[in-house]
Parts: sequence; C-alpha cells; structure tokens
Amino acid sequence: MPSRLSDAFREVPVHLRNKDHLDFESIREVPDSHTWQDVDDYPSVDTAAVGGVPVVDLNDPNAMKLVRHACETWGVFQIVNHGIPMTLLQEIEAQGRRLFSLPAEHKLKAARSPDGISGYGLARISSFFPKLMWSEGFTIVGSPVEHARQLWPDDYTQFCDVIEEYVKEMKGLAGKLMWVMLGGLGITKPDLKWAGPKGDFKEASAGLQLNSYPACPDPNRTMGLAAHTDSTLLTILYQNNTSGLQVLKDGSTGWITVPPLPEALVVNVGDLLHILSNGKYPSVFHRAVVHQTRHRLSAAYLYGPPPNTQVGPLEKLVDLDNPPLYKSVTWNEYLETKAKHFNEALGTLRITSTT
Ligand SMILES: C=C1C[C@]23C[C@@]1(O)CC[C@H]2[C@@]12CCC[C@@](C)(C(=O)O1)[C@H]2[C@@H]3C(=O)O
Ligand SMILES: O=C(O)CCC(=O)C(=O)O
Ligand SMILES: [Fe+2]
Repeated sequence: MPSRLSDAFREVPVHLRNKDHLDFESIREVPDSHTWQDVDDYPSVDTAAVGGVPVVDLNDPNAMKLVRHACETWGVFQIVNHGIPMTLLQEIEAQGRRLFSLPAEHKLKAARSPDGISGYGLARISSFFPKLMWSEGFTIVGSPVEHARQLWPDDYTQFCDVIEEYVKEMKGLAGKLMWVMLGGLGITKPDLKWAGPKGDFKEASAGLQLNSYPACPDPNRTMGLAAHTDSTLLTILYQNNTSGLQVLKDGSTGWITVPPLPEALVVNVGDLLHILSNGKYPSVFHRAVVHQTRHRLSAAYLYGPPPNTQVGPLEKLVDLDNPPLYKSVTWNEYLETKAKHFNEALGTLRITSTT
C-alpha cells in the first residue's frame, strides 16, 4: 500500500476538533474540511471480472479449504450459517441507529477522551490525514456502562444488554473461526498454547467499533473511513443493507466492493494473524466509502489475543525454507506501534533477511 495518504499530518489534536463534528443531517455540500483528493487512488474493479469476495457456508464440509483459499488470496470472506441470530444483528443495528441519531452535543457527552480508547468520536486514524472523514464512530473496549449512562441516564441498560449479548456471541464465533482459519494451515490446538487448555480462547481480548456513515451529497469527493488494515487477529463485520466496504485484493488493480448480503458477516484477516501465519494470510487493506442517499451502519468486532501474550510466526510454519518473517509482539505493543506508524506498523516488525 503506498504511504502517500498516510503521511502523518498532525495539526489540531483530534479531541479538540469538536468544531469538526459536522451536523451531517443538515449539510447540503461537502465542506473543504471533508474534501478528499485521492478517493480514486485506485480504480473501482468490476467484480464480474475478478469474481467477488468469497462467500463461505460454515456448514459446508469443505469450509476449511475454502476459508484457507480466501485467506491466502483475498484476506477477506463472507460467512453464512455462522450461528449469530438475525434478531441480534437487527438489535445491534437498531442500537447503533439510536446512538448516532442523538444530537451532536448529546453524543459528545460520551466523547472518547484524548488518551482513552472507548467512546464517541471521529475515526481515530483521522490524525494521519489532512482531511476529515464522513463518519462517526463509537468504540467499546470493556464495559460500555459509563458511556451509555452519559447518553441515556434513565435507560442505559437497553444499550448495554445488547452490546453484552453481541460481544458474547461474537467471541464464540471468533474462536471457532480461528480454528477454521488456522486449521487450513495444519495448525491444531496443541500448536497454540495461549488459546488455553480447551482451545476456547477464553483470555482473548476484543473491541467493538460501531461506525456510522451518513448519506452524503457528493460521495465521490469524500471518504467514509480511509484505507487501513486492522491490528487484530481477525475482524467480524456486520454491515447494514447499504454497500460501502471495499477491499484491495492482492494482485488486483483496484477497490472491490464487499456487497452486503442478508444474514452474512464479513471476516477479515488482521495484522496479528498476518504475523502468526508468517505472512501466509496477509491482512487486507480496506476502506469505507459513502452513499448519496443512504445512511450506512457497521459494527466491527475486533478480535485479538490476550493483551500481553507474545504473538510471532507459529513454529509449525517456520523452517529453513520458510524463515520467520516477523518479530514477536503483544497486542498491546502492536496497538501502540499502529497508533504511531499507522499503515507502516507491520513493516516495522519485518525481519530483513541477511543473505
Ligand atoms: C482494538 C482496537 C483496534 C482499533 C484500535 C482499538 O483499540 C479500538 C478501535 C479499532 C479501530 C477501528 C477502526 C479502524 C482502526 C484502525 C482504528 O483506528 O480504530 C481500528 C484499530 C486497529 O485495528 O488498529
Ligand atoms: O464500515 C466498514 O465497512 C469498515 C469498518 C472498519 O474497517 C473498521 O471499523 O475497522
Ligand atoms: Fe477496519
């Protein structure tokens, strides 16, 4: 990924940019603060030409093979028959809508603090770009109670109950997906000690990111969420019925849209799985573009290892012909590296061959 978009541009710290919380509902044209020059940095690719992002039925007896192929060639796939009730997906969407439709001053009561992780705010990667993004986000790491109380003092449990249930279900699904994805590389439970004695990833950590992309009068001149990889092992994304997620497939010439499919979830490979798999499953660059008339919502479940566990290339995937390509790192350390180096973070861990 070229770095020209990510040249660090640090002016007003993001937390001071309350003036930049646009009232998206009423605005009739894209202001200069949100006008992007590079939306068409790569062309959009007609999926008919390359085939679309793979869709895997988790009940398919060949699921492991299909997932392996998708991870190796795309870094992203959609899943159906994943076991998450449709009603829960509808509920998380409804809570997202409820949250983002609050007036701006009200949402700012739950603003992410300057050095905090959780809360409402602009995309945290905003500090790497000269222009702001056409989106708002709400990050939940740990309990959402304090922020929910600030938003709905008399009725915060509704939101918290849905989040709790969603995160619980996603954690179970993420653990299953880990074994399907790693199983494709011949990795089994004894190969991954930190998955715990039962291999249930009990100590795994995670975050939930609710994203809102309001309809935009001139969608081709702005950006919903700029191109990035996730720092995770894997991310499970629910998107409502409005398209916007695009991925860069290795070897293809441009952005490929991941169409919203009823009842499907999108799974993408993050940087830590890239490292763990010694580069066999590359993390995927993705971004979100916006729509002229439709409000788009997404919920990204960001799944990682226990925060202080060292993650490096799996021994089974390393030998004389396949030397380790990355240094080990903990998720906490990697998040710090990402916050500093953004899209160059993975490169800072690359082991350069001396031969
Ligand atoms: C667990 C996390 C991954 C994330 C940083 C965070 O602490 C919480 C938000 C996550 C998110 C979501 C949008 C894209 C992203 C790059 C960002 O800026 O915030 C990811 C972070 C990440 O994967 O590095
Ligand atoms: O909204 C989307 O489709 C993408 C969201 C995303 O990439 C993220 O939250 O990390
Ligand atoms: Fe992402």
